[in-house]
Amino acid sequence: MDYQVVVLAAGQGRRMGTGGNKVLLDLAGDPVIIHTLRVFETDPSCTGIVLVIRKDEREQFLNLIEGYHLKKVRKFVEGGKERQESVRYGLAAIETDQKSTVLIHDGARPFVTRQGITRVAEAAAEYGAALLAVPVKDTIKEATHFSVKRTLERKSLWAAQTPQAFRLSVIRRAHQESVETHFVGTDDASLVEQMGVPVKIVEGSYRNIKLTTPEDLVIAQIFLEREEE
Ligand SMILES: Nc1ccn([C@@H]2O[C@H](COP(=O)(O)OP(=O)(O)OP(=O)(O)O)[C@@H](O)[C@H]2O)c(=O)n1
Ligand SMILES: C[C@](O)(CO)[C@H](O)COP(=O)(O)O
Repeated sequence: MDYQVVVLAAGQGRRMGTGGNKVLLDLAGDPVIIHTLRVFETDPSCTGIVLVIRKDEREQFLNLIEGYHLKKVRKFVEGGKERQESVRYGLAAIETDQKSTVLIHDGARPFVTRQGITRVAEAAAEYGAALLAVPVKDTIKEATHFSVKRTLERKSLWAAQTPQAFRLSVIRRAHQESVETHFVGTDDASLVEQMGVPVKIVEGSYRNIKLTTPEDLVIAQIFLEREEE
């Protein structure tokens, strides 16, 4: 199942607390974003990568992509203030037909696997919309002002990951409608859900973590050390 992918790398990395873009941090000798891009670069089903970056980091990313000889990074697109905007700008740069499959992936998730990518791409081709997710391990509470309002039934809860995969026409319409309705979601599947379009869950891996806070970098280092053993 061929696909194109929008890889998101235009964040500020505030929760990481290093004062810069966390996808440019070194991880076992290579920047986080290179670990992520390599998975798509080496996947024969990936026909092109749109990389969404910050304007002030364009030179840095251009040099990185050239230096690591990543040939599938076809376009560099300037991101927006929010993740959702960055996705919309990335989607606008996709030039395949409306029936094609497009994946949207956080550049801060370097441990995505080809198996997960293939499965979520196939699910999107069949159903129109799909995402990788893992069953929640903790009990989740809903609270306001630190007072518990309710405990959510854990057996029906999934932690959403990326890639999230869509028929291009579906996700483009979802983003267009979110602009018209001013709906802001924390992932792309939620925009499609807003349209009442069913979204399929594909069970992913707990290793597909999003590097968000400093602890995640420690975990990432351990993952890579174990791969070398
Ligand atoms: N305006 C934005 C915000 C986020 N992202 C990207 O979306 C992914 C997930 O976002 P997140 O983990 O929130 O990254 P940051 O926004 O950088 O982190 P923070 O919220 O801590 O600043 C990251 O790869 C990030 O680079 C993006 O392309 N454009
Ligand atoms: C898209 C996502 O990775 C799914 O879990 C997550 O919602 C991104 O959240 P962030 O705050 O933009 O990192």
